[in-house]
Amino acid sequence: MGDKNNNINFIQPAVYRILDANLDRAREGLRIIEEWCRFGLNSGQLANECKQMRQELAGLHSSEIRAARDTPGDPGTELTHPKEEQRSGIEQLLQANLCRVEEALRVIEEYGKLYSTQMSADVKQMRYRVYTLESNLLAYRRHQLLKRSHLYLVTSPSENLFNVIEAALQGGLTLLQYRDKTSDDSIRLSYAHKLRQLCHHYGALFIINDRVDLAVAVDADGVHLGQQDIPVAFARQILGTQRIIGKSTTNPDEMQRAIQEGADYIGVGPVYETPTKAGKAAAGVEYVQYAAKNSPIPWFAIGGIDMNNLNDVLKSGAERVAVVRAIMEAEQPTLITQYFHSQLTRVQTLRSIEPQVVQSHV
Ligand SMILES: Cc1ncc(COP(=O)(O)OP(=O)(O)O)c(N)n1
Ligand SMILES: Cc1ncsc1CCOP(=O)(O)O
Ligand SMILES: [Mg+2]
Repeated sequence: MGDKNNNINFIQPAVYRILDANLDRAREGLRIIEEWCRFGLNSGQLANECKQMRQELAGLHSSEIRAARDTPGDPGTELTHPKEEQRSGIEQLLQANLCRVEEALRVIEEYGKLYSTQMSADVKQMRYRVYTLESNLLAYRRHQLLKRSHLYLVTSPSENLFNVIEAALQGGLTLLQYRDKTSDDSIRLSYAHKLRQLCHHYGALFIINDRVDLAVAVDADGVHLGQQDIPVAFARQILGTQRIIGKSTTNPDEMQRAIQEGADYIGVGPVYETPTKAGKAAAGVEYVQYAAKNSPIPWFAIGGIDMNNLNDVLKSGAERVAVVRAIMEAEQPTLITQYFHSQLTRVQTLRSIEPQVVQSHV
């Protein structure tokens, strides 16, 4: 029973109805999120956290609160917003349900003060747990998507920047790095902002080259750092564990250091000399072979890779590649992206069947 004396005839039934509706709303929203954690992300830990909160809410949903339910007399059952009917993707669906849960908990917290101060305090704590769940969910999704990404497009300045990138995204690209060494920051900021939106619309990750500040400013999924950029540990302090940090490496020592520093992935190259990074010596396919044997984290062969030499890079043990010109300068970026994907999928399939004969069969 509630511990507050209110106008029993009028206020109490209304408060009970509000608590009833919002307890249901929060539990339903959590259930929707839980299903994705369980079946979409295969994360028992995240699914359990949702389940735990649902059960705690069920414990608060007392019979006197339930008894106040009056669905036929609720004018709100007919009210929907057109946006509730559309979800452009899983991202939006999860976001909408997280908001729904957070709002419902806030309502319970406030109206709960008129019913039970303990209930209100418990639900307040739960609201913070949902915020944590939200960031863990996002981080988990980012890292899963990184692991699933085998083609990485690094941009170069282009009059057709957005069209080319959209075409690549339509070809199935899931990882993009915005690399622009010459523009003013105002341009970089505005392009980065648009590119993040475009990538997220297609469910792809968006990484920024060199600049941790820009990554924070546009809420990018991460940053790519070179040997001359700030150390991974500093970037981590700013970006936290939720965001992805990549590091360029050209030799085994740099690779080991990047791994120790806590990079989420590494660039391995330049495999071949390339005008995109003029003057930088090639590390060669030997370094790709070394990475194939020694890198415990995702790594992308980069530098001079195109459709003609892709097979050699794959034969050297690569399963992930990063390219600039091969797609940025392609006449048909969608087709080239699809071609890269088909080859990368082919080697993954072969290696999953017979890992030990990897290099001779590609
Ligand atoms: C995936 C990937 N690998 C390597 C690089 C090169 O980074 P860096 O050495 O910092 O050189 P710039 O790209 O900044 O010129 C990269 N960008 N991406
Ligand atoms: C950014 C970078 N880092 C190492 S090689 C490289 C450029 C790769 O460009 P391309 O794919 O056009 O050779
Ligand atoms: Mg750099």
